[in-house]
Amino acid sequence: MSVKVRFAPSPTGRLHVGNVRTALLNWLFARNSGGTFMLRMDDTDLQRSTAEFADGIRVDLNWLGLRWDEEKRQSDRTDRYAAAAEALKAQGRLYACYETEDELDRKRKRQRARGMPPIYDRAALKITPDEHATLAAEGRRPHWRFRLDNSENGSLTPLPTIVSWNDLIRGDQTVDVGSLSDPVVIRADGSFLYTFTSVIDDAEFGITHIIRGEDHVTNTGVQLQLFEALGAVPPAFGHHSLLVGADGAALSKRLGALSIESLREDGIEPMAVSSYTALIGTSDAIEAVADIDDLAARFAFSKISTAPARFDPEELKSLNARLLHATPYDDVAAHLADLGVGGDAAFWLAVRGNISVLADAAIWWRVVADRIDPVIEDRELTDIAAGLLPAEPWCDTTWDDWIAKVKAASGRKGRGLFHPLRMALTGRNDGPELKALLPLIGRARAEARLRGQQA
Ligand SMILES: Nc1ncnc2c1ncn2[C@@H]1O[C@H](COP(=O)(O)OP(=O)(O)OP(=O)(O)O)[C@@H](O)[C@H]1O
Repeated sequence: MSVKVRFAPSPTGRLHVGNVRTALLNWLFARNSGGTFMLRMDDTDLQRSTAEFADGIRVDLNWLGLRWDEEKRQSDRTDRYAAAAEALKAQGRLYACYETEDELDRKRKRQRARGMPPIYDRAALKITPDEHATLAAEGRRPHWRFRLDNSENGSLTPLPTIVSWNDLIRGDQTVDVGSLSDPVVIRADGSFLYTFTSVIDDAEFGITHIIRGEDHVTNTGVQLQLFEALGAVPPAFGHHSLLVGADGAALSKRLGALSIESLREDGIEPMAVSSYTALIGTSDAIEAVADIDDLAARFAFSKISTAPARFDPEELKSLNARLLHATPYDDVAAHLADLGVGGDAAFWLAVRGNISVLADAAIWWRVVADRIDPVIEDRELTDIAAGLLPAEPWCDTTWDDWIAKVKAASGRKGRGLFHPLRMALTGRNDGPELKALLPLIGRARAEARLRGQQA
């Protein structure tokens, strides 16, 4: 059976690094096993879902190079959910309830006061057909709960009932569905809830592996019972730990966590985001990987840790810099042109080790190709250096020959030699090797700068 996975975000905000970790683990696993990757927009929450956020999710996944083989939208599938609901109603697994939020709140408070767990008491199962008819005649609209299989011989009292599965990441897992309320799966306004729609989709789309955050572990206990009630074979499950922020709280769209959009605007490269989110929280070291297939080749469930992984923006920035330092010219040529950088491969090789984001290359392009204000710290030295500049064309030995002559003529050495030359030639305290910059600056401009002229 070939692998089919899905990434199922709710289009209620922009993707953050935590969401991307989930998307990527699914994508890498599919890639690694020759499987299919589905994008599923979980847009049943009509109040919070928007087409703009769905577009934003597609833009972010595309930017990361995570193409999907199929896309589905839950809002297109209400007929399927309604049909599944009818089948479960016929089996007595969905039942109508009429309590208001306030009533449910009061019930829970009473249970807590008596030292009991706040589990729904299934009072609605005691409503007689006549009472149902009266409620319907009054125009009361029910919400519907899924009756968990956790009691014996028709009794309404839940008993400890262990649902278990062998998690691809966490190993043997158990959820006691005897300690849970029967979940509401259809709201009074007729809209369907995630626990329910997700199972119907996973069953009908033939999802073979569900890889998602551990925020869904308890859901899995309930969902395994839903698969069974629907007569579907459940997929395998793998729950990874959540990415947490500096405060230790899980990143979430609701909390406006660091978005992929903002990282892109800050100049972080897609492969830096992918390397970071694929390798964080695994037994592999976090390193800059340039090719996504290389990340796919490294994927293994056994490497994914169960401990929460802390997102560190500084580590991502440093990974981004390391990625750029090793990037060949051909991979950035088009982007450099977009940034107005006219430099060729020699320029790129000269500056790439000194940039943190690609846009920094434009700073060095201005230094070699535009006017700057030179800073003269040691006029005697820079005048000597200007006078000794050899005629062009320059070759590989020009720099060493020139420096040897300047050193001998000026008596300067070390920092006393190089720092004033750097300040005059670039106007900056530090930067790429002067040896590589000088030929890019060219003789005329170098001489003018060494003489303190704006050039
Ligand atoms: N902090 C996180 N770390 C890793 N995965 C996460 C994190 N938060 C959510 N996910 C995963 O992202 C997927 C999409 O989830 P969802 O769209 O509900 O995101 P969310 O950030 O939790 O949003 P919301 O705050 O709107 O609930 C799920 O599989 C979920 O497990």
